[in-house]
Amino acid sequence: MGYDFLAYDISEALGSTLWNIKHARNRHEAISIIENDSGVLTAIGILINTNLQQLDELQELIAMHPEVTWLAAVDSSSLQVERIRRLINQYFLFFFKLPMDPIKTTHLLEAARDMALLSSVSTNQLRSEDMGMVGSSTVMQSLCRSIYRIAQVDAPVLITGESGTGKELVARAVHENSLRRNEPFSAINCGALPPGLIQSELFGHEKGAFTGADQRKFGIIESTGNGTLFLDEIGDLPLDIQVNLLRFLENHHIFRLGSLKEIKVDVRILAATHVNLEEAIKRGKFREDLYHRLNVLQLSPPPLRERSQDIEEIANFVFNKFRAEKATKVKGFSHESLILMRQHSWPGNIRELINRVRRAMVMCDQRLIRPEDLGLERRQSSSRSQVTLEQARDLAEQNAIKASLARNKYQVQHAACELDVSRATLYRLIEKHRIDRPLERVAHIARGTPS
Ligand SMILES: Nc1ncnc2c1ncn2[C@@H]1O[C@H](COP(=O)(O)OP(=O)(O)OP(=O)(O)O)[C@@H](O)[C@H]1O
Repeated sequence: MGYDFLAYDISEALGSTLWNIKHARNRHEAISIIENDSGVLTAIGILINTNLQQLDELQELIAMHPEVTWLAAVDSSSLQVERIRRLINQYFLFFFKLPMDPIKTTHLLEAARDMALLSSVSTNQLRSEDMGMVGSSTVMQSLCRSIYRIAQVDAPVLITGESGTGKELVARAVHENSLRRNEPFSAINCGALPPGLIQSELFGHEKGAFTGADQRKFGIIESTGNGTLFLDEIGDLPLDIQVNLLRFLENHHIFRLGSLKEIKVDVRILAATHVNLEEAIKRGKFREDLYHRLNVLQLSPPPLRERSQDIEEIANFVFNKFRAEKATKVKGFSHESLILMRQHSWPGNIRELINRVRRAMVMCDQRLIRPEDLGLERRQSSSRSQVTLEQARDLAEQNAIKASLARNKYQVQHAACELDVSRATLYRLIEKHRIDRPLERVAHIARGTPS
């Protein structure tokens, strides 16, 4: 699934791999391979002693085939050439310096192939409910598109986000939309396991491997078989287990504790964390090589406060779900509750919303749920000190945008100019603050077309 262009044999560098490597000695051969072999997703352009004409030809070839993900291989002297540096910046996903390091090259090639697969997947018809998730905000739609694309490939995924934002739900959605959907989905919380047991829980053990191991045990990696394994709170994994996990991700086999027998396993790993792994690397708590191996693809469910448009939809979803489980005379939320829910900062995200709605349905003795049933207090006008600086900034931002839009007759471009922000930023802020617009504008913005 790759070929090199101009004078360098990459098969030697890659050794015995599963890559189907084709060589093109010139532009003509390169075009013929790309156009006649529909499997070409990744190509390596070799840039050594490349003359201007060859660079022009390469640039033209790349421009003609945007479906191919391009990598560059360069020697140090070529990297000094301004034109080559510009070409790499503009057209190549990344580059490696010659001579190629086989392990690094294989990782980069895998990542490039996955990127090419992702961009070839059509996601036009996707809806969040197809993913088992509620929320129709722009950020949720974009998250669902990413989930769908990422589900089509096999690389590890790192899911980051605050607690309660739905990281496990995202992992399940990746599994359910993948070819592995009929295989097991397993989840394990690395932070909840006693350190002495993690090795055996993940990799299994043989009878007699340690005191108390009176029979063989399959670890969760092995028992997940060809399915998907979700490693929650990966940042809590002890360093020695991180080494074993990295080894598994590199060569797809494991050893049960107390055995030297290699067991081949084809499980896809999804990992989640709410801690900053880059910080953990700096503190020596997380291995950098494992981080790069896991971080090939990323998904980040946003905090609820950044998609306040979804709050009412999720609250109603939760309300209807509980109502179906238990009869209640409560009919829904009061207008004031909805307003306060939108203003609340939701530090516990969707989990907090679910708990507050559940509690309110038990506590409420009226037809409609009031703010006090949800444990959300009305803000007294006298208690100004209760408004946080962030809320005050938000309000000022919202008022400035509303005023500018009104002054500019909802011409987003003009308002953006007046407010000295880009149009994309203004669209994001309009979305964030749920600023009402005339109906035709709403449709316009939802399509993301310029005003
Ligand atoms: N978009 C959504 N629509 C409906 N329910 C959701 C959505 N996202 C999350 N939830 C629900 O919110 C709760 C918390 O989600 P989840 O456990 O996936 O969060 P998390 O980010 O993994 O949390 P933690 O970091 O604490 O493990 C679950 O009950 C989940 O079903």
